[in-house]
Amino acid sequence: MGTYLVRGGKRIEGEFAVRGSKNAALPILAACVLAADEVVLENLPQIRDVSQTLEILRELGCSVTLTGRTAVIDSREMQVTALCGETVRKMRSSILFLGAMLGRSGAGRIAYPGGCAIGKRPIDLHLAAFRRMGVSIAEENEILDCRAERLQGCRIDLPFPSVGATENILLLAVCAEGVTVLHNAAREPEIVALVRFLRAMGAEIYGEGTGSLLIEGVKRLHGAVFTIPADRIEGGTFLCAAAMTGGELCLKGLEREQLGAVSEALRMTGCRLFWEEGGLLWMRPPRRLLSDFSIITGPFPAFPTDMQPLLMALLTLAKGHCMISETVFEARFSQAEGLCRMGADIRIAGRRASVFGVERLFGAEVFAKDLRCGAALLCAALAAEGESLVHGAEFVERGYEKIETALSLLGGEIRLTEQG
Ligand SMILES: CC(=O)N[C@H]1[C@@H](OP(=O)(O)OP(=O)(O)OC[C@H]2O[C@@H](n3ccc(=O)[nH]c3=O)[C@H](O)[C@@H]2O)O[C@H](CO)[C@@H](O)[C@@H]1O
Ligand SMILES: C=C(OP(=O)(O)O)C(=O)O
Repeated sequence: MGTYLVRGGKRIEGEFAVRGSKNAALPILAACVLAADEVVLENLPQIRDVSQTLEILRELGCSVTLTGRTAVIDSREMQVTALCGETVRKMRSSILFLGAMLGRSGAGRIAYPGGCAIGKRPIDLHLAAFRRMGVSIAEENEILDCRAERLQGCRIDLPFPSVGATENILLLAVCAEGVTVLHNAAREPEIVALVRFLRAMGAEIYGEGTGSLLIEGVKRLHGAVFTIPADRIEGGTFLCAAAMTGGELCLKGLEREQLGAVSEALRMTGCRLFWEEGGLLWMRPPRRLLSDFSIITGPFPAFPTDMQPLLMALLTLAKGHCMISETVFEARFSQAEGLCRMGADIRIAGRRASVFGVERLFGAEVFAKDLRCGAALLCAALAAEGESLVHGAEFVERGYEKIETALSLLGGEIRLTEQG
């Protein structure tokens, strides 16, 4: 088990070029299965979830050549339409290969997806939409066996704007006969990225970034060259680390709209944010962070659930009280235990957490239980007095590229060890 050794008290400051987005890269990699020629993806983040997704593509028989951050993916020789091994069970986004396999060949067998333990995370919305589009689904021993004689475009109303269901529907609808109209679609920037990629491959899609998507099925999708956009959650994580340690940070690569609710929350804590031409964001924290507001997570453009653990870490040091309501996942406060071990005052009642700011945190031995929990504990450890051990680096590595190196370059004292 990998463990981060952190000596707190150093400012995180300087310039940071945000890497490619995990949640944009993963659906785009699944979509490569639909291309009739080679796809070139640039700016892929070097993270565990991307390596595992490339592994899935290889399992399917695609040719994958990775050089640094650029992957060349050729699915012309792909024959397999079954994914029942361990790799798919490790990641939530593996379920997107079901839509991709069905879109490509009208058949797909897949094990239930895994991913961070932050709630039940069913896939009922994905499957209900597939059925409406003509897919028959059988299930045995936790394996889904799906088939479609004919994929038919239709009207779909999602009861909740699920990111994954919207992506899966897109992957199927671009290959279906006729028009699909999706209401209450997710509006996240990662959906916009997927739509832009599919369009670069020849798909006909309208309305990305709004709650209604119109998709006209096409006969063939060709290859494309595409650059993965910057990761708004990685950017937000580094802003929190800097704000908590009193450092000024300049982020490169994000767009203002991607960070909307996160910038607002940081402003409420007293941080000053300035955008410059060319996607530069400057952040200057106050002497003492402030609280006394409430945050409710929700689908974009509301405050992103993936940033909630990070904001909670930041608020432990803010003067005042903040109520955080987590409306997206049922069990996403796992970071609170470790933060409290460091001296934070957090009280949880169901899906609400009250954070009462303290003057300082103290180094402690803590455990990352999931990806963002791990990142939140690292931020707290960087701001704490003394030394911390943060166990569970493998969770953090799912979604952050060499975070210890990036934070060290910005002034943090942090290294990764193998001690358990
Ligand atoms: C790889 C990826 O992009 N992951 C992101 C994606 O996850 P993911 O696509 O899993 O998130 P969803 O938007 O689908 O899930 C949101 C909520 O809807 C529920 N739900 C979802 C589908 C379904 O069929 N039935 C159902 O009940 C989930 O249990 C959850 O409570 O969006 C989440 C919400 O922004 C982010 O936290 C994840 O980082
Ligand atoms: C929950 C997350 O990821 P996943 O959906 O891949 O588990 C996340 O990125 O915070």
